[in-house]
Amino acid sequence: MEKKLKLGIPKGSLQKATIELFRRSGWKINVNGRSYFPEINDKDIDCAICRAQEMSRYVENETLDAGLTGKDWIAENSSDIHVVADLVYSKVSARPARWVLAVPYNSSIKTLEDLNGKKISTELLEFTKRYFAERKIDVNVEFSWGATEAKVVSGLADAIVEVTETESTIRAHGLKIIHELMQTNTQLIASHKAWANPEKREKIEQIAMLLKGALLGDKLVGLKMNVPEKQIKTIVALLPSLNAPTIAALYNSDWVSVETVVDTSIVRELIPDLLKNGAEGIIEYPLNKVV
Ligand SMILES: Nc1ncnc2c1ncn2[C@@H]1O[C@H](COP(=O)(O)OP(=O)(O)OP(=O)(O)O)[C@@H](O)[C@H]1O
Ligand SMILES: O=P(O)(O)OC[C@H]1O[C@H](OP(=O)(O)OP(=O)(O)O)[C@H](O)[C@@H]1O
Ligand SMILES: [Mg+2]
Repeated sequence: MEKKLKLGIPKGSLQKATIELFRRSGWKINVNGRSYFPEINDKDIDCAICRAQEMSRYVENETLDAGLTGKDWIAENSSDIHVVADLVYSKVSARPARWVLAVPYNSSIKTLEDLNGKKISTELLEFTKRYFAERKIDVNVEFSWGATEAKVVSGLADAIVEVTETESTIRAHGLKIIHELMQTNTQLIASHKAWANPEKREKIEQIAMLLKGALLGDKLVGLKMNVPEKQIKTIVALLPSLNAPTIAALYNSDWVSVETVVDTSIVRELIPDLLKNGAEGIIEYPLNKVV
């Protein structure tokens, strides 16, 4: 490539999961010491670590060509960027996170309308202001630098708008969720200029394809088994019909080998059913990528 792709890696909650996803996709990102410019084993990419909150602004103003950040912060900044791919992973899971409105368990606030004249504390200031203004609810939205759950416990605010993934922080503070404002997930974004540059776009598309492949590889497993020929119809009917399974003859035998890819979540129900219906020698194996 004539010019390297300037790629932003999010600092904070998404950093570890992002570097791990790149590793599984075939790129090693080496964060050494306090440097915000980690090494990457790709001569066409220059990496920079940048706060998730600020990423979309740096991509919009072309300081970075592309970057990974949450949909939430792109909305907060109202950034004019190109969304290349939704990559659904959070800090500890492969699920989206949610921005929710939470109040103390015994609060009299039950609906959004009950917030008229009340005070909300949040890090997602502009989005929250817009959200309530659109619904014509008159609230006082105050910026929080973090540890937001504590503010409603200590009476500094009547409610909070906060991000949650596992709900453990909300629960730990004796709060309850009364409304969900938005679901958010990580996105790969690019500046319009980088996206219009064929070389850069090709590199960004390569990154998107492999990151998506690695995420999908996490959700799926390979299954292989031997099946008596007379049972093959029953066994195939049990397999989810995402992809047609591969059926291969076994040498000198009236058994066949069946191979397929299935969702990890159904395996524990599926394997006993396959055994009951005559399958033998079932092996399950992980998949690095599914492209
Ligand atoms: N469990 C989670 N907790 C917080 N943010 C999460 C979580 N999972 C995913 N995210 C996403 O990570 C981004 C927030 O990361 P960011 O670095 O801006 O803040 P942070 O991790 O809260 O930083 P800090 O540790 O300084 O509070 C958002 O896009 C958010 O949606
Ligand atoms: O639903 P959970 O899985 O508990 O995760 C959500 C919590 O994690 C984040 O806090 P962070 O560690 O960023 O601290 P902060 O409040 O100081 O930003 C977020 O602000 C919530 O407090
Ligand atoms: Mg935080």
